[in-house]
Amino acid sequence: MTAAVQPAGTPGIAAEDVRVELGGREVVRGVSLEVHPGELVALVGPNGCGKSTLLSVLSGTRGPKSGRVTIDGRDVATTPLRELARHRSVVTQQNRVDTPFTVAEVVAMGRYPWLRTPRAADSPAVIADAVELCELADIIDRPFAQLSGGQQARVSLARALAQDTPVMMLDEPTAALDIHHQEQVLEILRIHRDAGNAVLLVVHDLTLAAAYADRIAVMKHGELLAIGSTDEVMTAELLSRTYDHPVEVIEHGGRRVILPERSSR
Ligand SMILES: Nc1ncnc2c1ncn2[C@@H]1O[C@H](COP(=O)(O)OP(=O)(O)OP(=O)(O)O)[C@@H](O)[C@H]1O
Repeated sequence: MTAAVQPAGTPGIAAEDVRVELGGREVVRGVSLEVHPGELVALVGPNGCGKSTLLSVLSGTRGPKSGRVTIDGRDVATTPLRELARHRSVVTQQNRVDTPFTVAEVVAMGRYPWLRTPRAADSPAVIADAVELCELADIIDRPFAQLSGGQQARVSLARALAQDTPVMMLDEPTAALDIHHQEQVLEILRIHRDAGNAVLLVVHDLTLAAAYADRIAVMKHGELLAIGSTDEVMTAELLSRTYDHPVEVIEHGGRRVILPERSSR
């Protein structure tokens, strides 16, 4: 087995024993994890296991019942929101709701945390890079609300890239995307990772996670069951136990492909 490399230094994201209670029920139960600069971590697990809730706490959107979260060394509980927004960007499913703005305006919103700072001067170049990476030139003047779900997802990613933060968190950024755009988004995240940023994404497609993530965190019933490299975590035994469904893991062209077992009818 190959152990995932653990870079030294201040983690991009660090969670210590995070617990979250919703509706009188503990839905995140003592999760500790770190995502380091230059690392892409995929968070996987069954529906309702607490992935989005955990992400909302890591991003500072929601406070935990107990535990501590730091972003780039800053405690999210005490860091003002605008400063936090200079250290982490977030792509949630809610980024895709109706807004009266055009694509260009939505992408430019990523620059708000940098207004009236020296880095405001970088905005045109940073926005241009994000638009090019996400292939938005053809739709740049269209109203955001009139785009398809897949197009909106790419615009939301471009907005987060324009924010130009060392930490990025994404909740199912590939959910509405076709195969080409799924690969495109993961390729963009890989480039972002290679530039030294910490990336955490929630994803349901286990084969996609295995192909792109440096490490994979597996949640079930609010707990972190495992965190490690693809070799360590993407095993038939662990995944079958996690999803309460028999899963087959096969090697294909040097990659790991995860398939649910099906009855042959
Ligand atoms: N506002 C809320 N009040 C009470 N319970 C909630 C609330 N929001 C979420 N939950 C519950 O918390 C648990 C975790 O939900 P969460 O959305 O974090 O799961 P998830 O792993 O992201 O699921 P999915 O893969 O379906 O998106 C679920 O049981 C859900 O029903």
